[in-house]
Amino acid sequence: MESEAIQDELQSLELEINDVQGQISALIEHQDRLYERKSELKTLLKAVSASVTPVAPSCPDGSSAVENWSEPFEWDSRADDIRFNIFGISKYRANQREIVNVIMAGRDVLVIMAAGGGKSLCYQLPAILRGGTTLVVSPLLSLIQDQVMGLAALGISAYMLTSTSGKENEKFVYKALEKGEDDLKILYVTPEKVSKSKRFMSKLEKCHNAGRLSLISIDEAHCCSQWGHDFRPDYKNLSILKTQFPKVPMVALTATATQKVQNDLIEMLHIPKCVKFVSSVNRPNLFYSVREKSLVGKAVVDEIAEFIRESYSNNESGIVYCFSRKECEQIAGELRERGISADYYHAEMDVNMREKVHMRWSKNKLQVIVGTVAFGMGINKPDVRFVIHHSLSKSMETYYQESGRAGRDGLPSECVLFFRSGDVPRQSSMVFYEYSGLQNLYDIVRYCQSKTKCRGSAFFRHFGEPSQDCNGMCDNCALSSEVKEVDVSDLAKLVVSMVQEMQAKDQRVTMLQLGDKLRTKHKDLSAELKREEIEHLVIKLIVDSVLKEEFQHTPYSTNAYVTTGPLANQLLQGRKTIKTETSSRQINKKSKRSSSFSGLESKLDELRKEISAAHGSMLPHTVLSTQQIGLISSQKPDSLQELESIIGKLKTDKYGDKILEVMRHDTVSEQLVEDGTKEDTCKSRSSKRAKTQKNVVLLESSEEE
Ligand SMILES: Nc1ncnc2c1ncn2[C@@H]1O[C@H](COP(=O)(O)OP(=O)(O)OP(=O)(O)O)[C@@H](O)[C@H]1O
Ligand SMILES: [Mg+2]
Repeated sequence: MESEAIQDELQSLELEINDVQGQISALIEHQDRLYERKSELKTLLKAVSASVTPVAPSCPDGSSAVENWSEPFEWDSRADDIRFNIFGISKYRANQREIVNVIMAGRDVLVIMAAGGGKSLCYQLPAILRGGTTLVVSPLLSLIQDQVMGLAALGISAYMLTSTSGKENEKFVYKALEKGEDDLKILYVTPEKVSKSKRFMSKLEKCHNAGRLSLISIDEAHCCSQWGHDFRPDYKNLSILKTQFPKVPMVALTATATQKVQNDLIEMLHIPKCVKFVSSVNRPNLFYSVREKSLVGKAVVDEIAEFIRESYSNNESGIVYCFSRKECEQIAGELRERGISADYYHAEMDVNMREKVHMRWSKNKLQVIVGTVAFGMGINKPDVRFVIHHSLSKSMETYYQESGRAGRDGLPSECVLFFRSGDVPRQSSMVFYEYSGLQNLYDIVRYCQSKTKCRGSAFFRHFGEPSQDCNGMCDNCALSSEVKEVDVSDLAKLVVSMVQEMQAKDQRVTMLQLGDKLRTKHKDLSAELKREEIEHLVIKLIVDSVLKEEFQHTPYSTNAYVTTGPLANQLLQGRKTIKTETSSRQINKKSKRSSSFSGLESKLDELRKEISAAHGSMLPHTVLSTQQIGLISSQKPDSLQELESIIGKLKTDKYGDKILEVMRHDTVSEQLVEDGTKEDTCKSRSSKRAKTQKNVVLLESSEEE
């Protein structure tokens, strides 16, 4: 054999080996994903069969008992009284009553409940019911402040020990813990207090020894696990609480926890025998949609401003999430130029400034916060009506959390994501070094690119839950449109060949350059294909492993380049087809998915703002929740007694007179309007009559003539 022929064969073998290796790694990746899904499904199956067959745990005397936490308990009527007359909550939501019962029975509990599901009530109610002091560990100062303020407004003796609480406060709390003389129902601390302050732990021990430590609650418990998204090293040391106080019931609560995080939590907190309550991740009041994001920045802001003006003209609160600090500032400014009351929030701002913006928004004096992901865990506002993502999140999990800040009060709210393929490389160059970072990003890209799959089912799948119908609460299910699948394999081959050619010449290419080169080389295409269509295809090829992203650091940034992926040859050899979806969907810009205030509701909203302003630190929703406003205005109570049956005793005692005054005023003005209308109608009738008579007269006179 001649050397040239040998070289040729060698080269083609080399290529074939590369191809096979590519396929092997793609298959291995696929296999990993299948294994992961298999383990999720197995866990799911266990959970499903466990919920069908009641667990029979061992009792201390060795007998076994079926746990039914929904049955009547001796504390039921006292619990109902506190729920309604102190918290003003007319009925329990799913799992709340059962969780209260488990805690009252002295057992440990792990609660996984979606954002806004009502986790706080699950430990605050037993805290009052059990007597003694409840310790709550919470990760953020702002969360703690909100909770303490809210409880104080309900007349519950709640305190906090944090780096900012003053000496006097600390003295009071320590004395209350040690001597039990003063009333201290709920004490909030940050995890640092538990892990770093020996003084605090010794006082807590005294409280416990005197039999006054009644419950320990770990809020945002996912922070304990390094697999949880907000991992906090100090949370790791919380295991000391169960070791020191083994008989005190512990409740750990979080909004989202995968199976891995759940197991980790149980182990880290030393609560192996805990009763677990896992609620669905479903948020039935949230409407999810994805909109195509224009290449022109101003057009995107126009669309956002129009959306807010059209659907939320009553100053309803919202959040716009942006990718970068600079973008936040710019978009907040541009929204203001368009008449929207907006301000920005990001990590590089001065703490006081940030706090001020947050406070204005919490008090409904600012409609929209334009924030980076730094505007996160501390948000406790229940009446956020819309969350808009100006760029995509880095994973389904973060998107679920960020968008989930909408509608925590259970009322209809909207989550809109503006997607364009050009945003993907910006995110990928930030997440590529994280564990499964790219895989997680590509999952949310698939979510955005799909024009047919239910958005809700994407969340169920991600969190390993059986699928449920979203009841028309996403664009793909609700908005009728004609979606066509188009085979774009030929165009994809052109793209991949071009990448291959450049690679052969040792040239790197970004997605943007690739689009430009393709349009220059194939002039015939450039007339037909827009830049965003090519970008859409390139991203699809990346997500499908036909192309691949590679990263290179410069002193100022990390650049994402496009190279061939493991399935490139399959496509080039015609063993793989690529299809994209096109849709003729028209966004119904005027569609309104959340209710807005009626006349009376607006007046009650004004009233709660006035009371909140007069009390300084109290937030409007603590005075009256939006739900309570809705109930009052639909049931129109006209006595304190009737009002009490709607919002409970405490709020009626505090604000009842003012509420009834607003109601009376409203009835009077309604009456006036009605009378006015009647009068108008009469007037117009009589003037019509006069006109008619005039005509008649004229006619008559003409007849007479
Ligand atoms: N049973 C109920 N009926 C009506 N409203 C309720 C009920 N339980 C709680 N809420 C209200 O729902 C809102 C959210 O409750 P909460 O703050 O406890 O949610 P969460 O589960 O802790 O959410 P997150 O994960 O975001 O912290 C609050 O305004 C609360 O008053
Ligand atoms: Mg909470």
